[in-house]
This record gives sequence, structure tokens and C-alpha cells, in this order.
Amino acid sequence: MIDSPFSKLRDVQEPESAEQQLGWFRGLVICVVWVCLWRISFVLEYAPFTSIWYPPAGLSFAVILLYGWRGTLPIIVASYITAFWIDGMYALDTELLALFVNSTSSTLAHVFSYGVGALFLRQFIRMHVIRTLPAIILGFLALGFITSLLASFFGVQVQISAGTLSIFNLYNDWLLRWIGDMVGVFVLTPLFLALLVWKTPMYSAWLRRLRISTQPAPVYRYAMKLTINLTLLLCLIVLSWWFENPDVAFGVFFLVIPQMWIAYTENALRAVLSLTIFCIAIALGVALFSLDESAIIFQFAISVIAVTVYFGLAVPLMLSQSQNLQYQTQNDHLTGVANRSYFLDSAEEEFERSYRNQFPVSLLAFDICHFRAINNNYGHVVGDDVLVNVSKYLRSELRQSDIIGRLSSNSFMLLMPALTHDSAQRFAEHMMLKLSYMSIDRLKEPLEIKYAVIEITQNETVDSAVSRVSELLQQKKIRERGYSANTR
Ligand SMILES: Nc1nc2c(ncn2[C@@H]2O[C@H](COP(=O)(O)OP(=O)(O)OP(=O)(O)O)[C@@H](O)[C@H]2O)c(=O)[nH]1
Repeated sequence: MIDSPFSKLRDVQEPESAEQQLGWFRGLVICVVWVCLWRISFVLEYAPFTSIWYPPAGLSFAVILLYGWRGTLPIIVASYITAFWIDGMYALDTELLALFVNSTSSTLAHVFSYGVGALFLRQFIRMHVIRTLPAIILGFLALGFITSLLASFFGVQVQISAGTLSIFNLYNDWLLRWIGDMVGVFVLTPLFLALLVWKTPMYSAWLRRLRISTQPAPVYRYAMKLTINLTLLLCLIVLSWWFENPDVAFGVFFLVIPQMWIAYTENALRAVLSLTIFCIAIALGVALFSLDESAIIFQFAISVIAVTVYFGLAVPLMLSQSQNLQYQTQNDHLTGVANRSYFLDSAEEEFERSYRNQFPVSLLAFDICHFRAINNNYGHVVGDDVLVNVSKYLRSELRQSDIIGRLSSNSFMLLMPALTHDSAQRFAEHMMLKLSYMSIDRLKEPLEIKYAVIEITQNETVDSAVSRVSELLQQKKIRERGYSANTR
């Protein structure tokens, strides 16, 4: 049988953690908050039944995304309450039966639309169909877009059939609602999700999984950026009101710049919070200055800015991921110095450069002797400490152009461009003496370090230079009296 995506959906049997279980109290809080958000959005109404954004949409999406179908229960209750309330608010005096039918249809319209989008996204994430942050952002935006479109479409149909909206305003109302719902979903879903799992193991698991930094910059800097952002917004709102020209509001699109500034320099939560504050400020501004004609421009601007900010959040993350990956492939995981392959590649480039520019290059190879004995006598932790301290000390003493690499367990090499054999030899003597007597916790005896130095010859290959210096080191080890491997 061919595996369809839907059969896969059924197979997902991830055990639900305690945070994902929706208890009575949590459900009640969600319901109350939903109703409050709904009421607030009506305070900021700029056309009948329409405000700049619809915050309950963001809460519905977040709750269903987190708790699955169980999350629909508090939303259904809240939706019923508001459907009854709106009748009183607009003094519609609808008959009880008709009111019940209207409430049921508007609740179904809302819950079905947000349920479809959020449940699909939930399953895609759980099935690991989408796993990286950019993919999750894309999935969230696409489903948020579709889901708010559905919600506004069904919502308008329900209101037309209930007689509370005129069919003549169908397209206008539907568009305004769609954008308003979409703004609510785009801006608030991440924030509500973060609040719902705040201080639970799931929160840190998400941050880890999405590789979102938890080390924010100082609060005063964030406050300063927010203040600049809001001041610019206030200026724009005042200008729109002053000139009585809706086109002035297009300037709000420029405010993507301070928002991106925040997204690039602050952590994800602060960026989302700033987006929320920005949205609230716009909704307040439009309502207080009666900028009804510019409302749709502001709505579009918020959606575009939100989308840009989310993708903006993924950029530094992708950059740091690729830097991490690059670091892991080039460096030794214990000591942080170059690993064998990166050292050899860098040596290749350096050799080329030296032939071209006619400068000498010296190569130093050294071994920490009796390393097996150190491990056996003091334990691997002390052995690791030796390797780490030796590398750390060398790195602090080297020039920018020098390259140090760990070629095997206790063998290192140092590439020193623009250094003749004699200078390199003097440097090595001095350095190796210091390394021998460096103090390492719990290690009671000095390190024994053997080294050899060569200067590369014209057109010598890296392989040949490396074997030449290694051979020299081996000969030196054998020659020098008092040294015999593994005799301690
Ligand atoms: N602590 C620690 N030990 C390691 C690491 N990598 C390899 N080793 C151990 O280092 C030891 C290296 O042994 P040998 O190559 O015989 O080195 P040695 O005892 O110094 O002998 P010579 O080089 O001939 O003087 C082995 O016991 C490895 O298990 C590491 O990252 N940390």
C-alpha cells in the first residue's frame, strides 16, 4: 500500500508531555483571556465589526497548535460567549433560537478555520515534515494566511446570513477581516505560544530545538530601540492625521527598518514582543486619530513587517548555524585548535603563498610524551586538561598568521609563516620550556615535550614537509637518552 501523508498523520503517536495537557484551570484562563482580547479589539474598532487586528485569532491558533483538538474547547466556549455578547453590544435583539443558530455558526466558522490551519501545522512539526526554523516560519505564515482567509470568509457569510452585515459590503468587509485576522495570527501566535509554555521544560526544549538564543542584550538598549520605533510611528500617525491624506500612511512600511534592527540585534522573544507593541500602538493610533481611511494600509504594513521580521529572525540563526558547522568541521572539539584536515588545507594555502611571495615558512611538530601514562595515572580528565592548557597557552602566544593543529591524540604541529628555521627554533625552545613547566591541576610532574623544527624547501609539498618533520621528531625521540615510550 502506498503511504499517503494522511496515513502518516494517523501514525503519529507522540506521548504528550504534562505541559501539553490542558486542565480545567488553564482552559478557563484561556477562555477569559480570549473574551477580553475580543472585547479590547472592539474598543479599537474603526468600522462596524472591524478593528485593525483581531488578537483572539492569534490566541486560537496558538492554543490549538499547542493542545491539539482539546484546545478548541475553551475557544468554543469563548466564541459562544462573545457571540451572545455582541448581540447585546449592538442592541440587535435577535430571537433566542436565531441567536443560538448564529452563535453556533460563527463559533463553527472560527474554530473550523483555525483548527484546520493549527492542526495541520502541529502535525507537520510533530512528524518532522518541517524541522528547521525557516521551514517552520514558512509553514506558520502559509497556514496563518490560509486559515485567516477561511475564517474571514466563513465569518462574513455567517454575518450576512444573520443580517448583521450588508451583502453590498461583502468584499470590503471580507478583505478587512482577513487582513485583521492575519495580523492577529502573525503577530500574536508566537507570543501566546511562548506565554503558554513559559518556564516549562518545553520552553527550553523549543529554544534548543529552534536554536534561539536565550541571552538577550541589556534591557535598556532594547527599550531605547523600542522608543525610537514608537516615536517614529507616532510621528507618522500625527502626520497622517495632520495632512488628512491616507497616502501619508504608506510611510509606515519604512518602519520595517527599526523592526529589523530589533530582530537582528535582540532575541526572538523580544522581536515578537516589539512587533506586538508596534501593532497595539498602530491600533490605538488609528482609533484615537480616526484614521479609518488609512486603516487598510496600516493592516497591510503590519502583515508585511511581521513576515519580514520572522524571516529576519531566521537569518542570524542560519548564519550562526553555518558558522557552528564550519567551526565543528575545522576545529578539534576538545582543544579548539585546527583539526588535522583543516591544518593540512591551511598549510597548503600558506605554502602556495610563500612560494609566490618568496618568504620562508617553518614547521614545528611536538609531542606530549608519556601521555598514555598521564591518562592512566591521573585519569582522562587530567589528560584532557593537559591538552586544553597546552593549546590555550600556545594560542595566546602565537601571531595571527601562525596556525596550530592537533594532528593526533598528543601530537601537535605549528605552521609559522615568514619565520626562518633559526628564528623558529629559538621560538620553539622558549615555548616548549614554558609548556613543560606550566601548572596543571592535579598533575604533579612537569610535562615532557619533544619537538622538531624544519623550514620548508622551495616547492615542497605539505605531505612531504609533514613527513619530514615527523620523521625528525621520531629520530629525536629515539636518539635522546632517557626517553622510552610508555615506560613511566
Ligand atoms: N585524555 C585524553 N586522552 C586521549 C585523547 N585522545 C587520545 N588519548 C589517549 O592518548 C594516549 C596516546 O597514547 P600514545 O600514542 O601511546 O602516546 P604516549 O603514551 O605519549 O606515547 P609516545 O607518543 O610514544 O610518547 C592513548 O592512551 C589514547 O587513548 C584525548 O582527547 N584525551
